[in-house]
This record gives sequence, structure tokens and C-alpha cells, in this order.
Amino acid sequence: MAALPRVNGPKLIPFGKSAGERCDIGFIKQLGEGSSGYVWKVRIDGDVYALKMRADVAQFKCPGYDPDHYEELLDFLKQCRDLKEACGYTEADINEEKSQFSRESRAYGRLKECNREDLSVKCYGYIQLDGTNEKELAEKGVYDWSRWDGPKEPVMAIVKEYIEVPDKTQDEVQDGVQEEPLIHCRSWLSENDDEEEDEEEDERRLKEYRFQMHKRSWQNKEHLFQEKDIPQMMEDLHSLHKLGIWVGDIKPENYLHGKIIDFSSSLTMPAFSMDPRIDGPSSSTGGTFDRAELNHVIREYYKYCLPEKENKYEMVIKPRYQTRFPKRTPVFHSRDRPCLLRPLFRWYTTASKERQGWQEQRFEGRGTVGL
Ligand SMILES: Nc1ncnc2c1ncn2[C@@H]1O[C@H](COP(=O)(O)OP(=O)(O)OP(=O)(O)O)[C@@H](O)[C@H]1O
Repeated sequence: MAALPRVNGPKLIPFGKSAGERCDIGFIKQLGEGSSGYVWKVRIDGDVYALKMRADVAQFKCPGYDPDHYEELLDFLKQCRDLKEACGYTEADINEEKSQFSRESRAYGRLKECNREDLSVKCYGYIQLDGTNEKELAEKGVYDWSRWDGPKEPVMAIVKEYIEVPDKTQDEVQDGVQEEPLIHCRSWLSENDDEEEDEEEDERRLKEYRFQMHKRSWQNKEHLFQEKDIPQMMEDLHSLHKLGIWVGDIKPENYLHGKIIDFSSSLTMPAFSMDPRIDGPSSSTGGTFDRAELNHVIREYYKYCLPEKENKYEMVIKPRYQTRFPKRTPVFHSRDRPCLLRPLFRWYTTASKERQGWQEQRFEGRGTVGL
């Protein structure tokens, strides 16, 4: 079996001594369930691992990007052979970026080729599940792989080092506070309702409720990271950026013992949608985005876990998100080809606006992030 993905750039090797041979996987228990995949504690050849599995379905989850715009751009690029040639991307390169499996594979591949596997939870390679594995999982209640209509995409699995996680926290870690049903909030409010219609009071109680919920959720996150891990987390993120890996989804649940466990929203250079010549989110913007997210995670940590302590790790985030128009001239910018520019610029400006809206929404009510 070949290293994947089969495009330019870093790749992940198949798992196992005799790579490609069928592995006997013993599924022990489910550790997590994400947007379109599952993480299980498994035993392979006597050793325990965490196995992250998902059908290799093309998806595009770049922060702030509307897939419709992306598809529009993609269609446009398909028609512009010279533009693709100028930027050096093939259609396969571009399509590969839509697969979360490929995104993870590329990030781990880069860490391995640069000998920096210390920057995340260790990854041992990939496995393609077969019918028997899928059948066994189905018997255990795992059968929804969010496959789209059309060809049956294979289930790809990434073998990672297993990190012990306290059992009781699993659900709470997965759900997070955001998913707390509104109904809880309503019943909490009505329990405390003295029947007087006082909007300000309701507002205050709602705020208090949210604070308590966040606090409760953070109390179950000790195994994700602790205060002593923060400087290393910041340094690791910086090193990842230097290696051309933009994580794209920094949140407490994507850390275990202070190490990143999830690269499925990442982009690893060379990446079409991070290429400044295409004028998607440039590499500096990707870095800004990650840093803003980590900043926010650290802030919340101090707010809810160590309210008596001062947060010494505030990063300065430069306001790159507000750059409305590319300062660099794209390589395909040519007065002779105005027809090429129009749809691209339309895409860029709309995406830019959406990015900003998304940004505001994401950080709403969470203090000034400096964006
Ligand atoms: N190496 C590991 N060791 C132990 N538990 C893990 C490991 N990796 C993941 N988990 C558990 O599985 C959960 C989900 O993992 P992960 O974030 O990688 O997948 P996901 O939520 O499906 O992510 P996405 O859909 O964004 O790819 C984690 O929150 C964690 O509790």
C-alpha cells in the first residue's frame, strides 16, 4: 500500500511491519465521536492504540469558508488551465484538501519528515478498514459513516498513541458547553423565577447560568492540559507554523496532556487554499487564526479554572483578519485577462466578509481578542 495522500507534499505511511497486510483489530471501546468519524481504543498485535476512523469523504471545513464559494472557485480553476499551471496545483491537489483524512495524513507526514513528532500525539500510520472490520463495528453500533450517495468511500483509520482519559469525563468533554440544551437553561430559569418580569434580572441569571456551566465543563478538563503545559503548547503551535502546518481547530478538546490530537481541520503547505497567490487565507492569516484560538483557550482556562491567578500568556494578535483586499499582486493578475479576475475577486471579497462575520460571531461576548 502506498503512502497517502497521492499528491504533492507530505504523506502518511501505512501502519504495520508488513505495511498493507491485513491487521487484526480488536475494538475495545469508543473514546469519541466527531463530525463524521469515530475514535476507538483498539488492540492491534497485542498493543493498545487510539484508532481514528472516518469514511474518506471529500469535505471542506476551512474556517470561515463557505463550501459554495470554494466550489465556485474550484469550478473556475478547472476552466483555467494556465492559472493552475501558474500556481503549480493539479486538480488532485485541490480535491485532496477537501478530505479530512488527507489533511491529518499530511500534517502527520510533515511532522515525521521533519523529525518533530514530539509536536503532537504520536501517529503510527494509516489502515484501510475492510468489510470484516466494518461488520464488527456495526455489531457494536457503529454503522453511520456519513457517506454521501455515489461510490462507497473506504473507511480510513489513523493509528495513534493511546492516551488514558478518565472515563466519566468522556461525555462531558465531547458535548462541551455549547451543546447544553436550551431546555436546561429554561428550566433553570423557571426554577428561579419569582414571576416578576424583569428582563435585566433574567439576563443576569442567564449570564450566571452560562458561567456556572462553563466552570463545570472546565472542571472535567484537567486531562486535556494544565497550567504547566501552557508555555509548551504555545511553543508547539509556533513550531507547527514554522513547519507549514496550520491547525485550524484549536480548542481544549483537541489537546490531551498538552499535546494536539486532532489535525483534521489542518492545512499543510503546499496547500492550495493557503497559497497567497490564490489569495485564500494566506499563511499569516492561518497562523493568526490558530494563535487567536489558543489565546482564547488560555483565557478561558484562567477565567474558569484559576480565577485567582493572572494570565501571563496573553499573545498579541495582529489584525490581519481585517485586511479586505490582497496587498500582493496575485500571479495571475494581468490586465490582459480581466475575465479571470472578476470571479476570483468576487469570491475573495465575499469570503473575506464572511470570515469577518464568522470571527465576530466566534468571539462574541468573549472579550477583545485584538482582531
Ligand atoms: N490518542 C487518543 N487517546 C485517547 N483518547 C483519544 C485520542 N484521540 C482522541 N481521543 C478521544 O476521542 C475524542 C475525539 O477525538 P478527535 O478530536 O481526534 O476526533 P473528532 O472529534 O472526531 O474530531 P474531528 O471530527 O474534528 O476530526 C477526543 O476528544 C478524545 O476524548
